[in-house]
Amino acid sequence: MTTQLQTKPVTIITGFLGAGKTTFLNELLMAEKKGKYAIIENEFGKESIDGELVMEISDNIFEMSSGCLCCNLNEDLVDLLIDLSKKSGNFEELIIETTGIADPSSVALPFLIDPLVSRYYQLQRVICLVDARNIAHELATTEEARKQISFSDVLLISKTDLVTPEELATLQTLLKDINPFAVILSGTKEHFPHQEIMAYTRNQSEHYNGEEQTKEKHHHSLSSLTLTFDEPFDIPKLKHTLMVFMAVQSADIYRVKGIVYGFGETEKFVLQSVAEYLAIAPGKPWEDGEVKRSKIVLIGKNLKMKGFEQLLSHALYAAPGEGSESF
Ligand SMILES: Nc1nc2c(ncn2[C@@H]2O[C@H](COP(=O)(O)OP(=O)(O)OP(=O)(O)O)[C@@H](O)[C@H]2O)c(=O)[nH]1
Repeated sequence: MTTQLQTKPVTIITGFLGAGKTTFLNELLMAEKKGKYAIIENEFGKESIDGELVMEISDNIFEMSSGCLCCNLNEDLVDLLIDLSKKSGNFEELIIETTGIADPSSVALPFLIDPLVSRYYQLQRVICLVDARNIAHELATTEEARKQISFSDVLLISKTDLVTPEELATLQTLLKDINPFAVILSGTKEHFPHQEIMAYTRNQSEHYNGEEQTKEKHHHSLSSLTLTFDEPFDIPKLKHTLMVFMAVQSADIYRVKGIVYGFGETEKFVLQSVAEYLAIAPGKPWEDGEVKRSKIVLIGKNLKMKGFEQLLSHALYAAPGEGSESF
């Protein structure tokens, strides 16, 4: 008899320097039963006393210093994940807290492309802590904060005690424009909505905050394009089109996410990009009477709406004999 290997759910916590990542994590650990989570913390700039890259600071809590998980420590992260999988009976879920300047897509990548890692783990959610008081300045002056917001599934606005309700509402609109697929929640260190956050799973979610129309939004050099299509896509063709595109232009794309209506399919397809990697997987079935429509959001630099509309239109389903092009 073969035993089915259970993958461990993984949560990545990101957010700019000082946004409240550790505070959120500590609150979560206090609210949950001891031993539920294994934790990997990446502290940038903190020297490890004995030069070790990975230190187990207490049971199942690991600290990786002397670098950043999204760059030079990425291979060490994979080694640690494999080591941890051997102790998989000791914990139920894994949480990774990144540094404040990390690109979370690089931290997420091993979970999606490394066959050994994805055998043991499944990336469930990426949470971004957003500092209510400082984020406007960080967005204006850094690239990292935007990448973190663009890539995350849940945006948790922290430090709401330090802003007015009007400032909070303005920030919520700004975040919705940057990443319309993210769930936006808010709280303070005393009241973070832990349960709601930890119940969210990125591959099942169809949450969409933006407008229904094809739209283009700009925030400095970053733009977010929302494209909607009523006609069904040819799923293999869409995958191919986007994969070729990502291979060429992934440096300017922070995130692609979509709910796709595929020709002849009874399920919605969920589209996710991570760095230059792209996944399209079936999600929940279309409900009876639900309007079948695709929504694809692209977030990145120098994106041109017209170009994307044309590019994606080529992947719409065409009946045999229809829409064939001659070169
Ligand atoms: N007023 C207020 N302060 C908060 C809140 N959440 C966190 N803080 C404070 O913000 C500071 C930074 O919090 P951390 O949890 O260390 O932030 P971090 O994102 O882990 O920081 P780095 O790891 O350095 O990037 C600490 O002094 C916290 O007490 C909040 O909701 N309200």
